[in-house]
Amino acid sequence: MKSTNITWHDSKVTKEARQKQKGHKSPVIWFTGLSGSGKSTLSVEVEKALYESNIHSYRLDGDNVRHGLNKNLGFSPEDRKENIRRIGEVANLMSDAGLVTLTAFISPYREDRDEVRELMDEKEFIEVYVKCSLEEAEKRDPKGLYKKARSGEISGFTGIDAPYEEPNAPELVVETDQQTLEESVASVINYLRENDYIDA
Ligand SMILES: Nc1ncnc2c1ncn2[C@@H]1O[C@H](COP(=O)(O)OS(=O)(=O)O)[C@@H](OP(=O)(O)O)[C@H]1O
Ligand SMILES: Nc1ncnc2c1ncn2[C@@H]1O[C@H](COP(=O)(O)OP(=O)(O)O)[C@@H](O)[C@H]1O
Repeated sequence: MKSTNITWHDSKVTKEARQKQKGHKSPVIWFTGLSGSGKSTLSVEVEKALYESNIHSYRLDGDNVRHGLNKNLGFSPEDRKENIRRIGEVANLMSDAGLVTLTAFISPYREDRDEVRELMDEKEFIEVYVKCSLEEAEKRDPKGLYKKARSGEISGFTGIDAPYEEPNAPELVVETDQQTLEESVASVINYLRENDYIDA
């Protein structure tokens, strides 16, 4: 921590008051999984479904955030750690502001994800493991990146020559190589309903 002589100022409007005003809770839904597992596709559809139910939500996506806030970061383990730390802080602010916040980052290291969990209020961090075999993700290869990684054009690619650490106890697992997109979306929305984050 480099900053010193700083003081926290409380707001008169609490997170609970914001949630009450909006009529729903404001968890962070943290999608994690391999490139090509379906994080972006799924989070876009969940965001749309929430919007159509008048639930205020916002999505933070790896590729998008790396165009702006995190454009000075690459894919070394240190940079990925800093990427996830910043996103965790931003997601926590959005959650505090009363938004259902969806994040779609590979977030390959368990320790980095757990640090974000620690930032949040209990029950406000929903880790969703977007589970998909490497074989299927590589077959999909939506951006042609696995091909580049296999040919050596990209190094340090998750799943090929960089690690992905599966969550030990995620709140939810969606198996996108076993389910349709519609089924995966429904399982996220049902989780939110069954656990009283949004109205049934
Ligand atoms: N070396 C390497 N490894 C993994 N991914 C790579 C790499 N280089 C570029 N890309 C592209 O960057 C997207 C992943 O960014 P993230 O911010 O989600 O990564 S991380 O959480 O910091 O690991 C990832 O997006 P998704 O495919 O949507 O996961 C890729 O498009
Ligand atoms: N159940 C599913 N959930 C999400 N995506 C799926 C599913 N089944 C197939 N797909 C396809 O898999 C690909 C996932 O790509 P993308 O969402 O960019 O992954 P990621 O963001 O994890 O890199 C898309 O082409 C999507 O249509």
